[in-house]
Amino acid sequence: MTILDKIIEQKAMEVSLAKKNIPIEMLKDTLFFQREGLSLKTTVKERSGIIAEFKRQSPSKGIINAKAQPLEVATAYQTFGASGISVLTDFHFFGGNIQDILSIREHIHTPILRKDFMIDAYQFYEAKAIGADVVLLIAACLSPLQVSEFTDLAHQLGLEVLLELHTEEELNHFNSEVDMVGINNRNLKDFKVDLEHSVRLKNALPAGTLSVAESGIYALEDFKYLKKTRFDAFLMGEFFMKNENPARKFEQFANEISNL
Ligand SMILES: O=C(O)c1ccccc1NCC(=O)[C@H](O)[C@H](O)COP(=O)(O)O
Repeated sequence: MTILDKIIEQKAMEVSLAKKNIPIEMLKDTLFFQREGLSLKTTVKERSGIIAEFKRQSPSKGIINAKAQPLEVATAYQTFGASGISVLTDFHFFGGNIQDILSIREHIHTPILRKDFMIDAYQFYEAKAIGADVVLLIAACLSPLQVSEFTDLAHQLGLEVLLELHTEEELNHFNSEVDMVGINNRNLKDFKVDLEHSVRLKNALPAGTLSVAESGIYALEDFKYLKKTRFDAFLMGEFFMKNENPARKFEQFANEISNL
């Protein structure tokens, strides 16, 4: 069983419990009061292109930063030009929580990506109800039909969709309705990270697709290299979060790239 299989098994249990605690009809009743979604598609073009992540721990690295506070970090990400703020809401493997989004949403006017393992329609209503603007669909956990159906549902709810691919075979999960395609440099089965991976697969995407290089961007040189290969956006977590002060680290990095 791979780590991804374990994550999905755990997630299925959590979703079925969440449905009992807060029935979907109750979630739907709150949607009327939610703000209109913010567009990551727009902000990746207007700002740095960085989708900066709040990430406490991960299966590949263990604890990354147990002390950081979501609001302090998200505020710095926003102030210094992040195009989007990714928040891991998975508890079991990443130490996140939907509370992390609830605690920032009133203060943040930058698109918020709910980073989780989306396998059930219930999670899309939940994402909207907690104030997310974008959801991640991971091809490795879904069929092409599920990607298409979940994309429709997300759009009906005013959420944008970032589809994550890792292999060439997963290109059959692409459909022109998704808003952006992320290529994960990290193999979710064995955790190997290789930036060349995203560069190779990007060339196979249809022209005009908004592309996001994901994971393993650990240095200014990595960022410059991926920017040169014309990625529109860059999903970065550990590089900021492993610092004792992720807010300050992001500010420094934003200054460095502003001179490029
Ligand atoms: O990060 C992991 O170890 C991981 C393991 C299994 C599934 C997903 C995983 N990460 C989720 C992510 O997509 C990353 O947090 C994101 O791309 C940022 O990556 P990084 O900059 O390398 O922290």
